[in-house]
Amino acid sequence: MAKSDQELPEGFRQLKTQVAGHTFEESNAEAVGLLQDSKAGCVLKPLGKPECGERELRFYESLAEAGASGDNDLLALLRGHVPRFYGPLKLVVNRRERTFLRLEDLTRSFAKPCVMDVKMGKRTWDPESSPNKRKLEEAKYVMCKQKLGLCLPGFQVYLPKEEHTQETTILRHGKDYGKSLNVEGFKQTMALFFNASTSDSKSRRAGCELLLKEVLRQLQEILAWFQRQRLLHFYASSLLICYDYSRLADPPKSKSLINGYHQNEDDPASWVRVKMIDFAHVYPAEHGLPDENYMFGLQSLIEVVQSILHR
Ligand SMILES: Nc1ncnc2c1ncn2[C@@H]1O[C@H](COP(=O)(O)OP(=O)(O)OP(=O)(O)O)[C@@H](O)[C@H]1O
Ligand SMILES: O=P(O)(O)O[C@@H]1[C@H](O)[C@H](O)[C@@H](OP(=O)(O)O)[C@H](OP(=O)(O)O)[C@H]1O
Repeated sequence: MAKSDQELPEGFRQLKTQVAGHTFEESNAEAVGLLQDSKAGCVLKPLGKPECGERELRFYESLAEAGASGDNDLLALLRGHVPRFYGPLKLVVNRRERTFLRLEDLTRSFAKPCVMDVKMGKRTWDPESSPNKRKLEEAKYVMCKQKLGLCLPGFQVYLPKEEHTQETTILRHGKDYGKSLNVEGFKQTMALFFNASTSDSKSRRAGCELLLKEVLRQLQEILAWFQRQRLLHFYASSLLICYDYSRLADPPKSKSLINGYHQNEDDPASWVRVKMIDFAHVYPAEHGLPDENYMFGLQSLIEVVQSILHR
């Protein structure tokens, strides 16, 4: 079955900006990727393997409960760092009913969405992993994962076609590219993703600086949450970094109406979003300890972004 021949329910389409994770496959109707409901501004993530899917659903439901009851400040605060959750939804895809998580689309309203999935931590296997799964995980992305506590399963970025032009080209790379990177290659790829070397015009340079500062601000907020919390450990979880390329060279001045809300377009948070995703392997913190594994990766990501800003 060609990728374009998937039988999808009306009103839904494959998420074009999906850069990593489980996807639709040509020869396997069972393999399902993320869908997009662009009218509602949300994406639909299929529940993964039974234990992973249920864990992720429970995670989002526990955040929703914490938000509603106000009983747990830390969980309520975490909601600000993950996509909004609109509940589960059953849909028939390729003639099979499946459960999806309805999540805020982090690329909604972006004209030229740049998206990078960064998987966090040196350790990407959870406490219940078999020795075989552990071995498989330890053999992947070795060059950056062990040094930086980061790896790069995929990204897409808009780049200017030539210097001094409005025309763009899109570059996409998946996990094979990520697995080939060493630390230097990872840093160069991050600079490329932020259009740090292609920002020739004055306004694009200013836009790039704004972008890097906003990414750092959001990363620091996530780090501040991790420094306080002793509740959860996140294995094989990612940060999704998204920005709208069209705003790099063209920072707007006015307020606009997006999904019924007035949004101040001068606020870089309207075109730069850094959120935690993929909670298939979230576990209660062992011995009430902080999540050093995630924080190590987050600190090195902050250092990499800082080095791009200050070079
Ligand atoms: N809320 C979201 N908004 C926009 N895009 C998203 C969102 N959540 C996920 N994506 C896209 O889907 C991709 C895969 O997401 P995710 O990591 O949650 O899936 P997965 O199949 O569980 O991945 P893995 O195989 O690593 O376990 C991300 O890299 C991103 O491109
Ligand atoms: O980075 P790669 O090489 O794509 O490896 C995948 C990655 O580790 C995913 O996190 C994992 O899904 P889970 O998080 O759901 O375990 C998947 O397992 P799977 O192939 O068993 O689904 C692996 O294949």
